[in-house]
Amino acid sequence: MTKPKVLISDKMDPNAARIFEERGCDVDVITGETPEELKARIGEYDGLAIRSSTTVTQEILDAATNLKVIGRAGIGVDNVDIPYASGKGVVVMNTPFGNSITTAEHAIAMMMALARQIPQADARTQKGEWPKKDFMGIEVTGKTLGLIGAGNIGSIVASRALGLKMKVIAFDPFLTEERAVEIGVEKVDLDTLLARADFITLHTPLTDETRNILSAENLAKTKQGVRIVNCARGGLIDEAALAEKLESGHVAGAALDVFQTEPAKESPLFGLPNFICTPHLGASTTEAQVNVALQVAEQMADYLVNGGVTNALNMPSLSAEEAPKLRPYMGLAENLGSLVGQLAHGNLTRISIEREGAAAGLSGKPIEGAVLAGLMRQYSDTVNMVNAPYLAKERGLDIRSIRHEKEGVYNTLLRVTVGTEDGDRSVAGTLFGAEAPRLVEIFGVRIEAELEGHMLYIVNEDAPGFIGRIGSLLGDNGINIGTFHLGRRTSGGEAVLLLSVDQAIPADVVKKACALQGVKVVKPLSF
Ligand SMILES: NC(=O)C1=CN([C@@H]2O[C@H](COP(=O)(O)OP(=O)(O)OC[C@H]3O[C@@H](n4cnc5c(N)ncnc54)[C@H](O)[C@@H]3O)[C@@H](O)[C@H]2O)C=CC1
Ligand SMILES: O=C(O)CCC(=O)C(=O)O
Repeated sequence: MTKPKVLISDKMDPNAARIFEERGCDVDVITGETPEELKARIGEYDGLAIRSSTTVTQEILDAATNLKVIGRAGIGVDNVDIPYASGKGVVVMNTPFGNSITTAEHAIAMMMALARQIPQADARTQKGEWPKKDFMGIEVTGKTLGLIGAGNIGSIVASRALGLKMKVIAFDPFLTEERAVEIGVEKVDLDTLLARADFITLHTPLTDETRNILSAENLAKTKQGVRIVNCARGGLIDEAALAEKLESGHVAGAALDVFQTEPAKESPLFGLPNFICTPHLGASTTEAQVNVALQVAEQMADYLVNGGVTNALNMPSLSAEEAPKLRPYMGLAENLGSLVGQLAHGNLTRISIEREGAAAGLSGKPIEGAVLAGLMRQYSDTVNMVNAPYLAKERGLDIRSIRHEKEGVYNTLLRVTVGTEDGDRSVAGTLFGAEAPRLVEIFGVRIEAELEGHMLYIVNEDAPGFIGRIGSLLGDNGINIGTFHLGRRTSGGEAVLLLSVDQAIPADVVKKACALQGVKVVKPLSF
């Protein structure tokens, strides 16, 4: 058998290459190439091991004709087009915990450096100025730290900050009261955090919900004299707005490890006296780099040599026998989880996953994993079908799997119900034939739709003329409708419209749809 061939395309601890070789792979380490060079080379490899410098685009994936697995030695996978990789059958893995302590420590180091202006004082002292009068710092003891995102890294930051005798508050829609108590933080909403925090640190993935979470509007809601640290992802803060707030003195200091565009060669923040930064060094310690290098090489070699799957973001762990029967249900389950995750807002406290008819005869765990992965992918890019149930339980979500062997209207059905602050919300789907998944119910309304690509969910008053109005709005904005699905609670009552469209719907079009007569809810969805 020919040996699988792996390319390590980013700077990685040498242990990775050693492990690949020991586990029966050929390995090349070629770093710093341009996208064109990588595109020309990638066709010969079965595995690609990366950190954050390589961006795996559709173009690279199209050229990667032999590629079977991409391994990210780290957490964030926003540099990999995962949906496209999934379409190409390429497994994407990450190492969800190997660098979390290190990154949390970097955030704490940045916070302390801000409090005492250490980089600025160091630079001037080394110039021979001895500027003792210019640097009056603040204590962190007794100050309030506001965490935006309290997952792995956020909760480690919390524990370190509590050790520094800070009061810690956190905004995270997936943080339960119980988990908040467990990690010693007070759960608050975003506006409360902005108003109360003396320091804000960010620890979320970059998603549609978190992009620009510190926008100009939200920065204006922060406390006078706040200090801000971002060691998560660049797009979380509006950098121009932050620069204005630093110049006006409203924000007393900011420390960034990550930038909207990396490598950051210029920025409105550069040169401001109360700004400090590092070049995406959050994960750069010997310990973390050994951890992630060993882990990624072990996981990738295991997959390439033995077919074992660990920490995959786009593939469930399945036995060879069950796999063909379960596969169509997995896609349906993940989409139903994703649908409730995208539509049911607020704090989710419980979820039930019901299998009815033929589905009751299948193993519940992979289906549960797929539903939870779909649900939690809205909140975390480290989630996969293996770790989703664990993460959900850790965050206090009450999970129930229920089997009903008796068939209902459909000979096979999956139903997902979440408990929210506004009551239970339920969606259900079936398989047409053996393979074709369909949504058949959404929040009590019967509807029949394929969940695929970009979609638009609308709840409106059931009255004549609405379909024409929404059709014209999308048409006028150059948005092509693929499929159109209607359902309603009662004639003249509430109607649901689910459209598939050929592109993501821009925010201004969503706003105009909200303003149409009779509209109650508009939500763009993606699957
Ligand atoms: N600077 C660096 O070198 C590194 C940066 N990172 C970044 O740190 C991020 C966090 O990592 P982990 O804590 O391990 O991930 P995690 O998945 O354990 O935690 C992320 C948390 O963000 C929360 N969240 C999601 N959407 C939110 C929203 N709209 N508002 C508030 N909270 C929200 C989630 O519920 C979750 O608790 C990663 O996604 C990665 O982008 C990670 C490692 C190194
Ligand atoms: O590999 C690195 O240096 C960056 C790590 C990172 O950003 C991540 O793990 O999300």
